[in-house]
Formats: sequence, structure tokens, C-alpha cells
Amino acid sequence: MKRIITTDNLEEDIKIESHLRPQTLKEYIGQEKAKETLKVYITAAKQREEPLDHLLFYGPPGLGKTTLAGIIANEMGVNIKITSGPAIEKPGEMAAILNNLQENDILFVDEIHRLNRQVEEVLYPAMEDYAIDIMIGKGATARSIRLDLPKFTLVGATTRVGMLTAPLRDRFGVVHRMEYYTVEELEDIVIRSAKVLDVTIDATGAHALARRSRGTPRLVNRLLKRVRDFAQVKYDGHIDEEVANYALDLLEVDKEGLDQIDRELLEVLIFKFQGGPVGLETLAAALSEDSTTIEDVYEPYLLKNGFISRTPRGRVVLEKAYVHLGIPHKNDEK
Ligand SMILES: Nc1ncnc2c1ncn2[C@@H]1O[C@H](COP(=O)(O)OP(=O)(O)OP(=O)(O)O)[C@@H](O)[C@H]1O
Ligand SMILES: [Mg+2]
Repeated sequence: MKRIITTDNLEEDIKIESHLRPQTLKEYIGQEKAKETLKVYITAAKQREEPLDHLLFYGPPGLGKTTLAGIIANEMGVNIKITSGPAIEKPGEMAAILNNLQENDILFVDEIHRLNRQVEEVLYPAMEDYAIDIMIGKGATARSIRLDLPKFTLVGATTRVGMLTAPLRDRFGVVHRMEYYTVEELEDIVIRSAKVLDVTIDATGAHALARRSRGTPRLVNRLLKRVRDFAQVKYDGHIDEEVANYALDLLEVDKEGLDQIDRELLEVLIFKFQGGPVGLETLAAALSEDSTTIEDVYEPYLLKNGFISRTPRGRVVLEKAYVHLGIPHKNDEK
């Protein structure tokens, strides 16, 4: 079964996401700290007619990294070239991309932690000196020549900042961690999206969707889209709390935004491992999931919301999980 609250970019999102993407910093809701500093950098760079410093955004999927990169290009009035770590296989491909940029352009590299080492090395001089070194000739006559590049800004995005090599990370002038959104921010986002999609939603409906969206704009938009169908077919096209809850219950997304898989993870921790601590690999095996998916996709939300915690000896379940799942907890053991 496809997980509705996966934060992955599903095919259904791609169709609507392009419409729903805010185009300016003003329309971009939340991430106040990032916005404040970006505004200053953008204004300063424009005044000096220079490119922005290289920027790295990291954080869980669906929090608006790609959107923000597009907005920055927009606000700077420059072009953006979009690519991703796994898409570039050879150093020559990276060199060609860089060489085709125009002055002050933005190169957005999604999943930048997945660049291979040789490709990554092309970026070092490019980021530092706006130049690339290319080898010409072979064997004894081989030599390297330096080719100047237009001044550009690299915007990198990653869900796994820990996997970035130090030389790459150090070349970013600004490193920003994306935060989960508050319920209020998600309400604003979903109300805005509803306008774009031409559906009516009231404050109670927006609240119901926002609460179950795990702090993630991509999810609140996806839930909106699903709920819209229910509203259209079973109600008169208007989304209020009742419609939202009805649809979300059918989709098995609970009031804390947890779905079947989250609950299963918690139950496995509780029943199979007596609440932990249990190592990531062991947990992954018990769930038949791979450990990176657990670490990148499931855990961040559970950690952030106090359902589990990470200890040096492994993951442990917290009180809140027992309460939420209605499982009696043997507190006396502690
Ligand atoms: N701050 C925001 N305000 C309004 N809408 C937002 C905001 N951030 C993200 N969105 C919406 O959420 C969707 C997902 O955002 P985006 O694709 O930028 O996430 P991402 O962090 O790049 O995810 P991934 O890591 O999967 O690439 C977009 O369609 C966008 O409309
Ligand atoms: Mg993205």
C-alpha cells in the first residue's frame, strides 16, 4: 500500500506542486529565520551586483527546500538550473553544466549528498574560485588547464547533511536547517493552497488538516487534495472539520498525524523490544524496512514530537506513545 503520509514526492504531487509553489518570499509561509536572513543577503547581493553566497538547505523531505531555491532565483532575478546528485554521473557533465551558466545564475543541486566523489571535486574550485580544472591530453603529455566560469550561486539541498563531506560542506557560506512548520503555519499554507485549487475550506477544516500533516507542507497539500475529492463527492464541495476528519479517518491518518506505519513502528518497539533501547538495524529488520528510510522518513517526526527518543544504546519509546496508542504502561518498573 502506498503511504499517504509519506513525505516523498509522489507522482500525484508533482502535478499539483508546481501550481502550489509560492513564487516570492512574501508568499512563502514560515521558516521565519531563514527568510529574515535571506532577505538581507539578497538585498546586499543585488546592491553589489554580485551572486549570492553558496547556500545549503537541509532537513526532512517536503519542508520547502526546492521551493525556496526557486524563490531565491526569482527574487534575485536570475535563472535557475535544477539538477540532482544522482543525475550527474561524470565530472564532465558537471563541468558542462557549470560552463553553461550565466553570470549570477543559481545552480540547484538536490540530494547533493549523493554526488559521487569525482563529480564533487569539480565543485570545489568552481565554488571557491569560479573555475574548473580540466585535463587535456593523455599520458605524458597530459596537463590540466583552468577554465574560468561565470560567477554563480550553488544552492544545495539534502535530507542528510551528515553524509556531506567536510570539504563540500565548508564551501557553503550559508547552511540552513529547515524547521517543521507549526499548525498555524500549515493552516495558512492549506488555506492558500485551497484558493489556488479553487476549493472552499473553513478554519475548522484547515485546522483538522494542519494538525495531521506532521509539520510538512507537502503533506498538508496532499491531504487537501484527497479530502477535496471526498468533499466534492459526498458533501457539497466545501471542506470543514467534519469532512476533513471523515476523509482522514478513512485514510487512516490519526489525530497526531501518525499513520499505520508509524503506529506499527511504535508497537514493534513496545511489544517486541519492551520499549527499547533497540538499535536502528535491529528495528529496521523487525519492520522489514531499510534503516535509512526509518532514519530519514519515519523517525524525525516521532522524535520531534516526543514519541521516541534516541539514546546511545538505541531507540526508546516514550510515555506519549503509550498514551496515544492506549497501551498500559508499567511505570513502576522505572
Ligand atoms: N513555506 C511554504 N509555504 C507554502 N507552501 C510551501 C512551503 N514550503 C513548501 N510548500 C509546498 O510544499 C510542497 C513541497 O515543497 P518542496 O518540494 O519545496 O519540498 P522539499 O523540501 O524540496 O522536499 P524534498 O526534500 O522531497 O525535495 C511544494 O509544492 C510547496 O507548494
Ligand atoms: Mg525538493
